[in-house]
Amino acid sequence: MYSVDFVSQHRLYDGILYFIRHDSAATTTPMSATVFVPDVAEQRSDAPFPALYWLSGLTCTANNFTEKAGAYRKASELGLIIVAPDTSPRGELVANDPASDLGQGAGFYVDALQSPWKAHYQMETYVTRDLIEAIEANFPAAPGKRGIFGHSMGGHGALTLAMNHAHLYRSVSAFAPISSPMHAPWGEKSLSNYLGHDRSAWERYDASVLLGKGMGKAFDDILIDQGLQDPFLESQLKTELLEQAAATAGQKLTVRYRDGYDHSYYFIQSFIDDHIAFHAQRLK
Ligand SMILES: N[C@@H](CCC(=O)N[C@@H](CSC=O)C(=O)NCC(=O)O)C(=O)O
Repeated sequence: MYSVDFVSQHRLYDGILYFIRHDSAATTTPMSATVFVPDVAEQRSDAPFPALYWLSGLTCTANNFTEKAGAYRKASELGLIIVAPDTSPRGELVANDPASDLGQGAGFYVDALQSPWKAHYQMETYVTRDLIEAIEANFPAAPGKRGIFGHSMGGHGALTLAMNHAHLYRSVSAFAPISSPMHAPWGEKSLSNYLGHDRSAWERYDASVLLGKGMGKAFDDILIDQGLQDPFLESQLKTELLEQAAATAGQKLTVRYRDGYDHSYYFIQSFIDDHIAFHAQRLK
């Protein structure tokens, strides 16, 4: 059973925000995360509550979402636990790169196949196995009532992990996701380093490929918010590729383009309540 170290805790919005660290067999490093638990879930530990997993973007730790997204008032109101893990393994012995789109802070939620990355960069297995085990062993989180969402690199992670592990998650949404890492400079750089140059190995980490193959069918709808003044929209995110793939597969995908909004957490905090409500409806 996974134990967690409780680093600190803070009371907010009729709940507790825990900063935790726990060992991961996948990354073979300690991993950090935050967990918000509304009082209603603590009080009803006989009836475990839904948990929503947030995956952050490039350069982030768990703290960006925790401090900037403004998610916890709504989570408390709707009785949802929210878990925000780090974006990569970290440490002096963990491979790194000076660029912001590779290495520590840029794990891309894949299981790396290539050295030097494969020793610790096993983020798919970390998020879908070790993190879930640690949370469900130590918090009143219900197995079978999990949702996943994320931003940018984390939006790509949420979509691909949900579709590749549809038995684990009941709901999925994303803010400004990288729609097709195979057609984005960020994705091409990270996937070639983590997985190698055989692009066929990249397909299982490409949300548009998975959606086009009908792998989103477990989800009645997938919600995407995308800012129209996002500087990465045309070069990296390419939301239209997700829309084309969904149309091909007959998958319901709700994409909301937001005029004037950029790629930042100001955009995320503007629509986070909608995403939490979208998940709560499907997890209750
Ligand atoms: N400087 C980087 C991009 C940095 C950036 O915008 N990071 C985003 C996620 S981008 C996609 O994954 C982010 O969430 N930053 C943290 C924050 O608190 O705003 C570059 O230009 O490559």
